[in-house]
Amino acid sequence: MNPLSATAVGKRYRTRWALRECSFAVPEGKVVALVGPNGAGKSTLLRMAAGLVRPTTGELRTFDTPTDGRTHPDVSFLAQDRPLYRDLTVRELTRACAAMNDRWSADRVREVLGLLAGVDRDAKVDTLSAGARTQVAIAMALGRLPRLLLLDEPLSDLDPLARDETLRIIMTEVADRGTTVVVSSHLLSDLREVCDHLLLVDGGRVQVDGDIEEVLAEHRVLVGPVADESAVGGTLISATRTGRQSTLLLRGAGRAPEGWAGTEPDLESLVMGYLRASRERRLR
Ligand SMILES: Nc1ncnc2c1ncn2[C@@H]1O[C@H](COP(=O)(O)OP(=O)(O)OP(=O)(O)O)[C@@H](O)[C@H]1O
Repeated sequence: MNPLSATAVGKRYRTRWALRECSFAVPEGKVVALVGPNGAGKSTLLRMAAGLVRPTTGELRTFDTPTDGRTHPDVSFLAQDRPLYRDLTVRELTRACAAMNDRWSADRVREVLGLLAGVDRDAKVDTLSAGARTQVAIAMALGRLPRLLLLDEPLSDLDPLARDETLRIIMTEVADRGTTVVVSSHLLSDLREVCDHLLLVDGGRVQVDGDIEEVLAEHRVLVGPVADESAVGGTLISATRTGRQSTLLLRGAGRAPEGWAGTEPDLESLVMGYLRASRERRLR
């Protein structure tokens, strides 16, 4: 059973489609990097998965149940605006969350908060730094003992140390409990450390969906002479040409032809290649 799957999902706000014809299935126990440029539809997708927004077309299922405007009991969602009761102390907030959730593990919250250096449990949420608030929100999300954790930009307001701390907590959660995680972020180098599956959305559509190692192995970056691209095989995703040199991102290219140097892309150059191609299509 897939923790999250989408069949031809679309979401329209007034006259504008935020997402169209999105189909994918998130494998169980994986950490999924949800990436795409600003306005690609990442938050919309996560909010739909959390049951906060209904699809306009198609169907989104969590643990084989249509989301249908309700949060599945096995799903925890950390929204981009980190909604928390700001007048409460962290300790009081923990008690309030315990009272609001049928399934709750105070031990798990204590354990996670104990791993976070910057969080004083007697401080009011309002007085915490944005980064510490994010970490508290993650601890609360884990208190529900989710089987699917949806994180919208969890790393954006964290300093490098806090990012590292938070990524470790996510990795431990996956290793200890087998939780499936979908995490949206623009910080591709951080994502590479923890994610094993890539979901790339752009222009409201899913552009890439697959195991990161397999996706990277399917692609090649070829660098060679602008004058002779005819010998290059595979599907061209994007190209940058400077003077006499071409840098091509290709899918299924095979061996580099004579005069060309071929390497496997890293996650950052792969995502950049797809986003560049998509932007050029839109500008045409
Ligand atoms: N409540 C809303 N009403 C109208 N339009 C919306 C609403 N929420 C999102 N949109 C539009 O839907 C599109 C997708 O937005 P969304 O926030 O899902 O993108 P995103 O990929 O999360 O962007 P970012 O990386 O900037 O957070 C954008 O064009 C946005 O303006």
